[in-house]
Amino acid sequence: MTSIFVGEENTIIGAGIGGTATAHFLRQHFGPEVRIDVFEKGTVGGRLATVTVNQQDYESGGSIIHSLNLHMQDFVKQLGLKYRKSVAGKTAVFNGKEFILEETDWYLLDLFRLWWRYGISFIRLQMWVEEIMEKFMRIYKYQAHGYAFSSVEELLLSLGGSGFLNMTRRSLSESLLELGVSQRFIDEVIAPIMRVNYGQNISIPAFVGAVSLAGAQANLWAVEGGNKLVCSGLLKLAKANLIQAQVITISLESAGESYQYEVTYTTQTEKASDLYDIVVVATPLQQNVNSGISFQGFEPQLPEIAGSYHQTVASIIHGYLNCSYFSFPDPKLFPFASILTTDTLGLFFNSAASVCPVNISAGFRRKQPQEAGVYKVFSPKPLEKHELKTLFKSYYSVQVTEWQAYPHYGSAQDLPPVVMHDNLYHLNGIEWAGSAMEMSSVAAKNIALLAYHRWNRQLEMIDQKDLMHKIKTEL
Ligand SMILES: Cc1cc2nc3c(=O)[nH]c(=O)nc-3n(C[C@H](O)[C@H](O)[C@H](O)COP(=O)(O)OP(=O)(O)OC[C@H]3O[C@@H](n4cnc5c(N)ncnc54)[C@H](O)[C@@H]3O)c2cc1C
Ligand SMILES: CC(C)=CCC/C(C)=C/CC/C(C)=C/CSC[C@H](N)C(=O)O
Repeated sequence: MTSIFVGEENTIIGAGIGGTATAHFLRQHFGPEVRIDVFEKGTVGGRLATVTVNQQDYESGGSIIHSLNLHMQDFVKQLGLKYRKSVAGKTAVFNGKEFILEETDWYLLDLFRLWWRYGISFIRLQMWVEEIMEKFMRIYKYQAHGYAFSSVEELLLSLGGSGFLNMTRRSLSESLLELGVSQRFIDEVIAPIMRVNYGQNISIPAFVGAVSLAGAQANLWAVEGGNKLVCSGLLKLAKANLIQAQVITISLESAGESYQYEVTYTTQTEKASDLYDIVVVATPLQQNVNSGISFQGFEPQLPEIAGSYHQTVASIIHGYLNCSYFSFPDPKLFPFASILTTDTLGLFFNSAASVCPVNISAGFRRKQPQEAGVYKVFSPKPLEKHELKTLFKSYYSVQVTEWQAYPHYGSAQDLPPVVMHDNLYHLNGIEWAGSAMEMSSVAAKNIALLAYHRWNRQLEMIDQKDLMHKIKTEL
């Protein structure tokens, strides 16, 4: 059979996990003949990146993956990469003066302490997250059956009904209080988790709150060698052309009844442009992220994308932790690998954790605080010298990455559109429901399916209702 797609040209702007996964899924759906160009102005991987300390690499951006993140799991398998399990380490919560919660070596003792301090809040929370994860997992079935959604709202509705959609509109604290979780538990456990994962507080929407809580469960992993290997691997697997250039304009070029998108870009040496049938923008378009892309020739003009991204600074520090600051004068007795913090006025860091390199050899062990180790500190602003001196007795190196990390979440925000124009799509709207590697991967698969069905006028595969039932009755 002759492919009807010969001559069709797709382009993706951004080679993070979202863009490279889109290239992979477009190739799966549109077949071997189409041309797929991926533009990247920085480095492949985007917010998946590493920094080198003492000849070892450490994740400075997206680092952990949930065991039920099936797209990420599938990429790793297809690319022949290896899993790297998190190395266990104890966590404590610091309120600026003292530790208010300390993990011990004894699981039963920890359970008892939780129950003593917070009643059954932690069981309620566990059940809530499990239920949300179970519903979220429906996406894999829908996508395996080829169904696509024209908006993030439609996708969420199909997974968890209006309950899911409402979770993007009301705050986490409100939802948890309604569930019967105590205010004390919210302040002392939930808030620290939101601070380490999204650098924000408990007024973030409940849906992203649940994603963040899933990211605090025990069953987490990463990619041996660095998570960004998935991005370079997917580009190769997709046989996509990587163009190292910054896209500056996307304009609509009409020719009679039909039209294409003209993408203009600058490389280090030249300015050039190319025409495409389908364009996927796989980078945030909010003003403070500075993609540098302008849209021209659209009538009416494309609406401005609202909102802004939240700055999180990741400092990778090689040095000696100042255990005295945490009231442990003898570092040999300091048992914690991760320090989370409560939402306390004036506290200058969100979290500090001893980190493992992306290549863990068989005999790897975490450094004890009396030895020089590598730590990751998340903070809202770059750490001042006196702040570094507070957290570390001394240090050899500090590497700072200032991320426009994830959406700055408010609770009454509309989710940005997926379809910007007939064959022009935007991937990163999904981050406003929740920002994680798997969320970008789910959005990538959805856009590949959506683009395919819209191109082929298979509208019955888009925004179908009652999919659980439909799938059960499909052969
Ligand atoms: C510090 C930090 C920690 C995180 N931790 C986790 C975690 O543990 N687990 C998890 O699941 N998620 C985590 N995340 C979130 C996760 O990293 C992101 O959700 C995900 O990587 C987003 O991928 P993306 O491809 O959608 O966007 P990006 O990775 O931002 O990719 C967009 C790409 O587009 C390129 N680009 C932009 N404009 C242009 C242009 N005009 N022309 C050409 N190229 C352009 C950019 O250079 C970039 O490479 C973390 C994020 C940060 C910042
Ligand atoms: C998408 C679903 C259902 C689950 C994803 C859960 C997950 C892995 C969430 C992580 C979210 C996130 C932005 C974490 C940032 S910090 C990560 C880590 N603590 C670090 O120190 O780097």
